[in-house]
Amino acid sequence: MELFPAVEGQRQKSQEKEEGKCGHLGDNEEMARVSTDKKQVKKTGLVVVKNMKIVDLHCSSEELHAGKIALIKHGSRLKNCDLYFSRKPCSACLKMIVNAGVNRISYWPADPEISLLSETSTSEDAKLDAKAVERLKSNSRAHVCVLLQPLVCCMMQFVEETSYKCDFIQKMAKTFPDTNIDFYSKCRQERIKEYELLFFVSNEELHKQILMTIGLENLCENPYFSNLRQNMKDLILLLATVASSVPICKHYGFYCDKTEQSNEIYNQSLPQEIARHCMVQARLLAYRTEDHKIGVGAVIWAEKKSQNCDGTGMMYFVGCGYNAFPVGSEYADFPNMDDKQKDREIRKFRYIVHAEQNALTFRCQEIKPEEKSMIFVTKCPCDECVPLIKGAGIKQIYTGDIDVGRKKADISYMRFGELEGVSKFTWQLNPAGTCVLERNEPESRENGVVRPIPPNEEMHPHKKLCLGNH
Ligand SMILES: Nc1ccn([C@@H]2O[C@H](COP(=O)(O)OP(=O)(O)OP(=O)(O)O)[C@@H](O)[C@H]2O)c(=O)n1
Repeated sequence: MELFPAVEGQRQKSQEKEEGKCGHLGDNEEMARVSTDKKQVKKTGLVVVKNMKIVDLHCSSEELHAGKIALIKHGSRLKNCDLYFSRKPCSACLKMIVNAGVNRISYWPADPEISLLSETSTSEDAKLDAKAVERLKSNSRAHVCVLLQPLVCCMMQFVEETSYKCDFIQKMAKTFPDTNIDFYSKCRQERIKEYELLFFVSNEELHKQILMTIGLENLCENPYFSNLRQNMKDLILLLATVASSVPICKHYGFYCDKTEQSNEIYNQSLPQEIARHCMVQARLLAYRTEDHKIGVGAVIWAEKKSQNCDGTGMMYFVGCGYNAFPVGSEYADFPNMDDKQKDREIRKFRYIVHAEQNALTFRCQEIKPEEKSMIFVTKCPCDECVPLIKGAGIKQIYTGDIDVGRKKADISYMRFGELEGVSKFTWQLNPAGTCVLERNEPESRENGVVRPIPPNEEMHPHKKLCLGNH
């Protein structure tokens, strides 16, 4: 998966394509993409995992591939790590990460980092690189593989239901009770198109050729080939579905409430697209929950004062977590009932560790007081977590506010509203109005670096919304 939306150009291209071709690019379209893509750096995302814990998220920059960035950042600490790439890494990356002693390298079986979907003049080099990768692979201790399994039964249905019912969609439905715009479905169609363009090779022959060249000839025969493509499509659909739970809508986003503070705080806020992207990461994590009823995910990022070598711009990953019982506990070790259960002893709340608490506990970077650190959490922080977030020195919270003010016996959401000293950006209608939002999305930016333009009085804060235009 691309980790940051530096793919804006590609998305625009996908949006420009005609409606009604959802999910399936024709051959001409694919060839057009191939030729327009020829000069672009292939964006690649990378997840670094150690002892089953995510320790970093990287993506390629203009100058460096994701694998090289990981090497620069972690050096020999990559030893025994598992690496998950959104494209098969090139030989230059592979030789270094193999040399660092990584344990396993998994990759997405479409176009590799040195693109094979390019013109003949460069494809000779791409083929040579693919051969070198195979040679490195066969001579290395690391296990290099495609990790792509069929989704478990009913997973898609579950993800669809929970995405559709999630707080962000519910909040929009409450805001616009009289409209029959289905934000979720509209956004989902757009995300499917976008992700198929990014992650899929729609032309079967081209895909087969790529698989042959990158050493996956075993997967070129049916039924393996059709199974592989189906698994890829299912996963793309799943990702698009989760992403649609935080829809891209011009008039909706993560904003601070108090208008008197908004100029100052607004200047500090992330561009909406980046905030949404981080929230989708948190939404994905929520599916790992051990709570039978509700999954919550949290991701912490921070911003350095200067540019990173990473494609994430100034932002770097600090930690992530989801709600679960204490590490090492077995199924049914702890009670898991909710507050509807009369007997308080068998309620889950005293045992389950919250998403924010796990993100803070298992973070892999310190939270530095001089840097802007931010937490993205899919459910409003409860009274137990609010002081922890503040105490840890986190400067910004991005979340939903559907639970704010809820008071239950064993979990309450009263303190978030009163929290001071931490900027709160909740999922809501842009309080400043349409014009501001249009300016809030800069035309070009490099991952989190360019600031949105702050609102000012000259704009028309009460301009009527144009709901169809999102
Ligand atoms: N910021 C938060 C808020 C809650 N949780 C987790 O969310 C679950 C509790 O959710 P809540 O909706 O408050 O309680 P339920 O009883 O599950 O649901 P409800 O009362 O809404 O029916 C717990 O696992 C808790 O750890 C969390 O991880 N982080």
